[in-house]
Amino acid sequence: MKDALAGCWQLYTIALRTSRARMLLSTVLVLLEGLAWPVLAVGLKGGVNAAVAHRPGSMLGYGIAIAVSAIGVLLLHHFSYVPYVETCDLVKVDLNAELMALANGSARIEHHERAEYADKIAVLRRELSTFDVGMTGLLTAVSLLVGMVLTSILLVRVDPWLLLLPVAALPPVWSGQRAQRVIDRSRSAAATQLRQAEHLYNLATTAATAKELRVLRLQQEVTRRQAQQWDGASHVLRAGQLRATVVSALGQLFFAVAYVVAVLLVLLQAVRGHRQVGDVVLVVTLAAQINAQVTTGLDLLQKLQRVANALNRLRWLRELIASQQPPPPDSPLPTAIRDGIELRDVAFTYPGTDRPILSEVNLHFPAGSTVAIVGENGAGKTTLVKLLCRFYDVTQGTITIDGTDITRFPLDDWRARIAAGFQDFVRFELPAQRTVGVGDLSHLDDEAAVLAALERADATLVLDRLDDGLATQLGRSWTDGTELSGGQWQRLALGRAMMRELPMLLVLDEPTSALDAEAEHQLFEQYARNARRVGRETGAVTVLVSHRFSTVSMADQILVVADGRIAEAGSHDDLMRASGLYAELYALHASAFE
Ligand SMILES: Nc1ncnc2c1ncn2[C@@H]1O[C@H](COP(=O)(O)OP(=O)(O)OP(=O)(O)O)[C@@H](O)[C@H]1O
Repeated sequence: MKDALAGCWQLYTIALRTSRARMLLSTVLVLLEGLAWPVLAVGLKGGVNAAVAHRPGSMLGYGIAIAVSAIGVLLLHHFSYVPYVETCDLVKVDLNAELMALANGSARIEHHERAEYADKIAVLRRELSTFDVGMTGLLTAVSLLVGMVLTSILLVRVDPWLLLLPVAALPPVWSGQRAQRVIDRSRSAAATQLRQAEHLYNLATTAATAKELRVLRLQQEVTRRQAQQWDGASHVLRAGQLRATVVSALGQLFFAVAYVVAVLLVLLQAVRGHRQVGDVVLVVTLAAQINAQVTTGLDLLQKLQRVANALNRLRWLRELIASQQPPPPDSPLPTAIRDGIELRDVAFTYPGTDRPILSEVNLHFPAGSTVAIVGENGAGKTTLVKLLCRFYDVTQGTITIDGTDITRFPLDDWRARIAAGFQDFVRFELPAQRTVGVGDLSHLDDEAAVLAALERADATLVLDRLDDGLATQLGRSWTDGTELSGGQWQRLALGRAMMRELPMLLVLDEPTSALDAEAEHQLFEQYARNARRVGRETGAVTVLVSHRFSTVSMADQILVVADGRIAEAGSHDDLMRASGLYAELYALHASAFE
């Protein structure tokens, strides 16, 4: 109840902030709506008594009151609806914008990689899309409250015992709340399965997955599993709904008994001549109204509880994002790296897990050098890159630039000096100019800058295939959009990574997996030249993650990561002479291509 009321108030203030005039107009109209029903009941009582006493003059006055209040009962709801529907839309836009801002509000990516967050976001996205239900509930609550107060006053005036009637409405309220908690628990319990069902549904209905699904003949399996997850989730939701219905029906049964007793009481008094006929009409009308009020109230509480839960989730998200804010920086980022980047006794465990992914990492990347990282799948290569980009901070040890801990630099400044190409790059379906240009927003529409970046990424060839050059809309889903091959998309993504001309850290995390070995080799030679040029100006360190040893061997320093540790580090020649793991892997790789 406290939650529902707090949520109610929070929602009202959000709505007022969003559109004060519309919200105030709606509030006035629903207050009048709340008055209309009790006034109608009083009018009916007066009218019936006047009719029984043959007082035509009074009857006319009561008739007018009955007509006006009946019109109010029927129409005010609709009139109040118009401004608050508009407000609902505005509030929804605002809350969705906040959700998007929060999802991107942290410079870290931890929240994107946590199941708890993913579940909460999935529920929130659904709930926010039905937020107008809560807004409707909010205004109905105002009208209901006014109606209930007036109804209680009128009942007390007939017989104080009748005040027990609204009191009898409390058990249904309590049971309604319990029912909502049951539903909410089942919603949380089904969230993971629903998300999986949604994921499988997307797999089965999007173009990107069509080829692989067909070749692997997975269509039926995906459909079967989607149905299985969906059934599982629906079963949990249905069971919750059933339990909730039983709980709330028990409460309503209690009220139904009280209603019958109240009507019988007044009827008995009227039969004995202690009450007028009008009193019976008044009580029957008001009792029916209480019944409607209780039913609406129950429904309302569930809606408001739902709003409160959604707002609680939003608050949880706000707090999570706030907790991820990096410590305030206290040192400006140098304009260039002079000595190098050093990792000292670095260890890292992903938040929410207890298995260390990296331990005892001690490395020095000299300014201007190129570093290649190799190792088996899951060895920890990408994790090392994530730490260098500060998507996460180390659990132990330090990463320093020229001796200063990177956590002391403003995170945004550090990110602005990183040029990165990732394996799971984004296919921005925009005109080609912008697909590349978003790599540096200040040069989004700068054609010369985009062409230079494509040149650095050895990606100008892609433009030859585009009918309108940089103006070509990319992506099949757009009218006249041109679809690219995986390698072409990847080359444009590399061009995007090259938009920043003077990075201090150039990260290439398997960004060339869609290119053939020779193309990757050429590309890396080009990078190495570019890196040396940039390195002379900014001391930039280039970090390359690759499984291709022909590419890796060109790096100044090669790191072999195994079981979360640096098993070997050195130049190609050093490592070959050492005849260790690298030499073994290199020989294996070479023989595979003979
Ligand atoms: N967000 C995460 N939360 C928990 N564990 C994670 C997370 N991301 C990665 N891991 C785990 O960390 C380990 C190292 O993953 P990482 O992506 O660094 O490997 P990798 O060497 O880059 O592998 P690959 O060559 O396959 O890309 C893996 O065991 C992986 O399961």
